Amino acid sequence: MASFEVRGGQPLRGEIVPQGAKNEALQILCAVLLTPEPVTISNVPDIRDVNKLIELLRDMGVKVGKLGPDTYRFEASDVHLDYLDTPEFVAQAGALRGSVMILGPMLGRYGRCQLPKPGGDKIGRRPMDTHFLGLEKLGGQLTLEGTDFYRIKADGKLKGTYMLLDEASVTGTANILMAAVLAEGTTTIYNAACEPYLQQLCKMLVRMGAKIQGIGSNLLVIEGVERLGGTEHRMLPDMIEIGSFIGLAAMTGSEITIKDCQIAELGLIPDTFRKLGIQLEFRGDDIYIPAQPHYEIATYLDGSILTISDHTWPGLTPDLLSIVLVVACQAKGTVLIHQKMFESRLFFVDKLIDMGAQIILCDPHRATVIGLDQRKSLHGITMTSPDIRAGVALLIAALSAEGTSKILNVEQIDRGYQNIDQRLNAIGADIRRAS
Ligand SMILES: CC(=O)N[C@H]1[C@@H](OP(=O)(O)OP(=O)(O)OC[C@H]2O[C@@H](n3ccc(=O)[nH]c3=O)[C@H](O)[C@@H]2O)O[C@H](CO)[C@@H](O)[C@@H]1O
Ligand SMILES: C=C(OP(=O)(O)O)C(=O)O
Repeated sequence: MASFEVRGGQPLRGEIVPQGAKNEALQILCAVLLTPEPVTISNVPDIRDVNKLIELLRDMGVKVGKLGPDTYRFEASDVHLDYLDTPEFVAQAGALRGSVMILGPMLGRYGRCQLPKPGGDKIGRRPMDTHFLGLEKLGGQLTLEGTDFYRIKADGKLKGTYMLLDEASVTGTANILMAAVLAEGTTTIYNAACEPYLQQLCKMLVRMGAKIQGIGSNLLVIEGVERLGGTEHRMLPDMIEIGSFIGLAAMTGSEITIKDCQIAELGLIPDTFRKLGIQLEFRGDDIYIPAQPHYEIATYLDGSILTISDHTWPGLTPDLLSIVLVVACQAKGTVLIHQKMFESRLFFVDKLIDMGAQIILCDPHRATVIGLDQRKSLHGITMTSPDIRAGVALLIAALSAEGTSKILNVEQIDRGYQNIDQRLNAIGADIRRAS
């Protein structure tokens, strides 16, 4: 188990470039299975989950060429369907959440796929029902083996239809969309998720020859085509990493410029941090955060306590709430953090409380944070990273704290943040990795 030893209390200073988006990468990589022609993808983040998915595709027979540090060429002209029956496949696919998105493309192109329950963060129930309800509507027949192995197949081509999703599931929408682009006739997906990850996937599919209307909305209309061709695609910067750096700058009193953020794609993220009193300046496409000794949480107009909660896009992504929560620990004022989607994502606040933060965990979904206004520093402790975003929230807390902290299980952080220790050390952090 790798760990970080973090000496905190030092402000950071400088410029940082966000990596390509993790959750977009996982969708885009699965989409290469839809065509026998070459697909070139750039700004691919060098992170554990993405590297594992690339390895899985390679083992499935996809030809993978690395053209540059963040650019790959994929060619799925000879996919080995038999590989899906091997224990190696089961182990690989079960090790990350993103593997779930091979279902749609494989069903659409080859008429069958199978998958163990996917991995990913243990942050509460993560049902797959929406994926299969949608794929079944297109003609897929699902067989369950126990509760954690799924087989889906179709007799002949999938058939387009109307569907109203029970939840706007991000990976579920991606799966159904990737199956529908090769189905016969028109598929309408209402209550579709529309995160930038999905918008990017739609744009890529259109470049490959798919016919999709309603991109960016919750109503997608897809007219199936016979085949898709190759394309080139560049990943957006990771909006969760950008949010994490904004939070890091505020909590450590650092002056940081986050480069090339594609600000127009960030939705409510900048304004959410502004509600915590954090000053942000847009300089072209960079976000400049000045060193701020204090920041004050806004109240509602009537003076009542602010709530920050997650929502499906264009609401605030749940993946940033742990960061918002940790940053509030050193703000002036009080905020209620309400994590609506996942029920096990807030338990990490126990560690922040051990470090000296003032937090009341009201129930598994809600925590009230009473900010310390930098009157008292957090102090370093030894802690374990429970999930990717809580892990980074703890890293931010450790960088702001007096003394030394040790964070165990940083493989969780490595799932989604590229060389985070080296990149933060380059702007003045003191993080030592031990493996
Ligand atoms: C690899 C990947 O892309 N992972 C992301 C993806 O996971 P993933 O696609 O697995 O998450 P889903 O969108 O399916 O659902 C997330 C959770 O929210 C619940 N839910 C979802 C929609 C809804 O309208 N109401 C509702 O309650 C679901 O039951 C589930 O518990 O989207 C999540 C929600 O943005 C993010 O946290 C994950 O980082
Ligand atoms: C929950 C997350 O990832 P995953 O879906 O891969 O577990 C995340 O990126 O915050």
